[in-house]
Amino acid sequence: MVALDMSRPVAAEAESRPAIRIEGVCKWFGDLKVLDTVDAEIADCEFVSILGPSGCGKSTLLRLMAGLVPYEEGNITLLDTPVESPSADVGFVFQTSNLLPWANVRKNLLLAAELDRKATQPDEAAIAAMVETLGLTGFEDSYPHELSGGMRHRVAIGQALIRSPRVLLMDEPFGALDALTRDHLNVELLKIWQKEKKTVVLVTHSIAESILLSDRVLVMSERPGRVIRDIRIDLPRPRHPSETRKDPMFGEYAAELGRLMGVA
Ligand SMILES: Nc1ncnc2c1ncn2[C@@H]1O[C@H](COP(=O)(O)OP(=O)(O)OP(=O)(O)O)[C@@H](O)[C@H]1O
Repeated sequence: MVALDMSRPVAAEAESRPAIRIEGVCKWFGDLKVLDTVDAEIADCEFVSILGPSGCGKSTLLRLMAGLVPYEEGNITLLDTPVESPSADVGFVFQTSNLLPWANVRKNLLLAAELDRKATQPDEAAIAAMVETLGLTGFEDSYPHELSGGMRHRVAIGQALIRSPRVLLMDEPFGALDALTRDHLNVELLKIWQKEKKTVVLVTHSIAESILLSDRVLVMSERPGRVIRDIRIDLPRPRHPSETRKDPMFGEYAAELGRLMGVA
């Protein structure tokens, strides 16, 4: 039996300056209270997943961090600046990839960059480098309907990364994919994270995915959502699905998270 340090308090002090600080955030949609006094800190370059029951407010919390949705109470700061509107420092990856069907991979990446008028626009070399990072070399001229589901998701991640955001917020980006493709994209995502040194916050329903990818997993309660546990994942890196799942600690984390989620 491996002894896990599960006693970490919520919003424990991060090792370095937090990239994102969430303090006492409450959110209502009309009369529906969705978030209740959410506290969390996410350090620079940390990979944090958010797990919680369906409808507990995970996506809402992510949208709040991105400045896409206003909140009524509390404070969210991103790189020490209060979040009031969308910022060029944040890239957002949605549940479904919204690629432009009439544009090839290169053009989809370019157009995503152009949405941010303040940023330096990428040249051909920068686009080629991003295509390589995404593992899509040879598919620059392909249109979305010519790509697999996993490839489309990779382009969507590239659209978020091309503007060089400091923080990448991902809302269940791989939920609709089969298990093998998901494993593959998890590995690609870890490579990108290690290469690009971003802060990543991932909303997921998958306990295994959260353990495989994260430095920490924040577990939310039923709606109105609060962060009820903050679990540090002390598995060695680099991680790979088939190897990391064999680690006895992986099973320990999965059991603890399953218990918290009411599925074990
Ligand atoms: N724009 C909105 N207007 C009104 N209610 C909303 C809006 N967005 C979300 N909600 C409600 O807020 C609650 C939380 O939704 P949210 O999508 O954040 O949950 P979630 O934890 O991400 O859910 P799931 O895991 O099922 O994706 C739900 O009850 C949802 O109906």
